[in-house]
Amino acid sequence: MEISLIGLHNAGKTSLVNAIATGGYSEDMIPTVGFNMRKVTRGNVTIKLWDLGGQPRFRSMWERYCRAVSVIVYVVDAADHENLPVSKSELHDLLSKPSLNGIPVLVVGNKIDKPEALSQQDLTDQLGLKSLTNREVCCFMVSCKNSTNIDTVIDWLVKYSKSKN
Ligand SMILES: Nc1nc2c(ncn2[C@@H]2O[C@H](COP(=O)(O)OP(=O)(O)OP(=O)(O)O)[C@@H](O)[C@H]2O)c(=O)[nH]1
Ligand SMILES: [Mg+2]
Repeated sequence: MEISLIGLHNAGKTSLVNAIATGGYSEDMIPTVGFNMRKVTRGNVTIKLWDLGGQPRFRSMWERYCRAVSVIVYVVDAADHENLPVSKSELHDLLSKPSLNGIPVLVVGNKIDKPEALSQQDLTDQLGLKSLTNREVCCFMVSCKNSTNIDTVIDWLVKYSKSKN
């Protein structure tokens, strides 16, 4: 199975890949230039993760890297209230592309270790997730820093991958 990780810069996409792949975490991360690919194996399931750059100049390539994937993972910094409207519009823009019709979306609200992080309900409301119809949309709240709920994300991906075989 292949998945793509999308979301604004600084959301924690590369941190999530590291958390999934090795459980490691670092404060000083280098912004992703273009994309990176990493493979993770759990039991008999191998997941290919496309980790995309989130800076504005890389966003035009998101669609291309989402077309052939089984799941789009959209990562949001749940503590960055200021950038939520941009995150919302980038998400809705991306999902409006006909080439991505029907591809399930797993929204991951990251950085819940921060006291100002939104609740799952507030994030769901602020991203307008209820208005995304004709596809499966799931939302999890995690902290890559503390490894909170990373297992839940992995379990969901593995289960989803198995259900497709
Ligand atoms: N407090 C906190 N900080 C986090 C968490 N996850 C990531 N960060 C920090 O957020 C910053 C950005 O993380 P990255 O994983 O590089 O973000 P990215 O989405 O890959 O960014 P681009 O590659 O530029 O798109 C880093 O300083 C991380 O240490 C978290 O769960 N909690
Ligand atoms: Mg990155």
